[in-house]
Amino acid sequence: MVSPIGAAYVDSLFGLEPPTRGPLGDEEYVTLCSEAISAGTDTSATTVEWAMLHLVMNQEIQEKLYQEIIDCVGKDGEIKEEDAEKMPYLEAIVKETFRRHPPGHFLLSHAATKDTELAGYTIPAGVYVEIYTAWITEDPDIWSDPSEFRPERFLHGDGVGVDVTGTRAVKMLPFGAGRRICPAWNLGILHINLLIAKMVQAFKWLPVPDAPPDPVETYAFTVVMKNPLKAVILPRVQIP
Ligand code: HEM
Repeated sequence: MVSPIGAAYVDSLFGLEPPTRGPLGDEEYVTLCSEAISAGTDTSATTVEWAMLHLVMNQEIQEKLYQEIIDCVGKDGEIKEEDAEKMPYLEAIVKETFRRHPPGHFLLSHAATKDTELAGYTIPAGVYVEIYTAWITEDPDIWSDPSEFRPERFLHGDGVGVDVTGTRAVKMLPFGAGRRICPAWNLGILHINLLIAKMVQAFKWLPVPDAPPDPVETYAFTVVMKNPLKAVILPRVQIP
């Protein structure tokens, strides 16, 4: 899809004139655009791949999601943004994916601008603070059976009421929290929801015979599958 003239992200930068200085320069346009691309593509793609791994390995979860999709839009209906918002099981699957596989195990480096007290620690001005997000979601004092992939926990379990932005309580931090939270967290979730819903509406995803998906992780820009996901995909129209 092509944006109408004037509606692209880069167009919104052309009109910017921060109060203390003039318009942005060419290098800043390039940096801001490449930052949005690099921060937004790997993170979302990794999340979709991990979610699909669990849907391939757990056919029951996939069928439950498929039922939710066809109850909402039918077998051939187009899934739009407002439909994805009416699918609580899809939301639970995506949240459980962020909990079990936060795309970045660390947030970006943060530094205190002045001497600060944080959770009983003194952070001197200028010192970097690194936040290991996976530690929070692996903690058995916060999550029951943390290594288990169980979307239902967000419908009636220890995930009820937990949000991904850490505003109510910090039980997961896939996008960070507070002032420097990912500025596109809701766009990222929307893309992931729509992609997964469309992929499951159109195809049934099955393990490759004798070669089930391998959930081993490795560190790249995000935490990815060491052996990329392979699956057999059957068009749903061919399934009686
Ligand atoms: C699954 C999707 C995504 C995840 C998990 C994610 C995660 C994150 C995290 C953890 C941070 C650092 C927050 C911190 O250090 O406190 C961040 C920052 C950022 N993200 Fe995302 N992100 C996602 C999608 C996107 C998308 C779609 C875009 C742009 C279109 C984007 C643009 C950015 C930018 C520009 C920053 C830096 C913000 C700053 O410097 O204050 N992200 N993201």
